[in-house]
Amino acid sequence: MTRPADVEMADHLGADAIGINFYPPSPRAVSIEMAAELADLAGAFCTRVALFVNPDQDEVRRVLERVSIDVIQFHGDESPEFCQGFNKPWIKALRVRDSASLEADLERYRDAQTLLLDAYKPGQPGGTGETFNWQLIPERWRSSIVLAGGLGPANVFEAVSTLRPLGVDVSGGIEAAKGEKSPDKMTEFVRQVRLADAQRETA
Ligand SMILES: O=C(O)c1ccccc1N[C@@H]1O[C@H](COP(=O)(O)O)[C@@H](O)[C@H]1O
Repeated sequence: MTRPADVEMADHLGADAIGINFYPPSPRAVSIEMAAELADLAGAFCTRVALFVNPDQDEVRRVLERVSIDVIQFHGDESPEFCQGFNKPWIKALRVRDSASLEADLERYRDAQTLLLDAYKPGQPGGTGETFNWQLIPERWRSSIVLAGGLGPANVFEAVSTLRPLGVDVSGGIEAAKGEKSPDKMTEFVRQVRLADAQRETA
């Protein structure tokens, strides 16, 4: 999220979480002042996630001092020990290349509160807008991961119906322009997730 109106919309739609991006090269990165404003707008039941890519410790601490953050999402090559060092719940994003490296990463980061699986694209740590082969996700992990990577209103129903993940994370797929969410796409995304969930409950 980069704009107050987008946070209000996400909250209104019942999103479980909003992401605030602290990776400067991203078109979605925000200043610390804007981050504080966005975090304060999220409702009581909306988790505020701070996204970093290979930050140094001071950078993370500066953000945590000034912005109301509930969970940290590490989207780079941070070690489990580094992720553990902030006295906050953390999500580790794993970029899926193949079964062997995914299995190794799932084991390596098993102390994360949540693991998020995203597409692998060389040179781009995330926000690629690309999907990956969901069949690579081991069955036993499917219900406990957050699925990301190229999700949008057109494929999230299939993703939720097929994998039954703990959650889904979307960035580019609900944008009108880089960094600006589309209210219509957000609404349709949430509707599709709810449809898939309703189907699960009646199955
Ligand atoms: O969104 C970004 O610009 C970004 C930059 C660097 C790391 C992660 C980033 N976003 C996260 O990437 C995934 C997938 O995004 P998309 O839906 O494929 O656009 C998601 O977790 C974003 O929060």
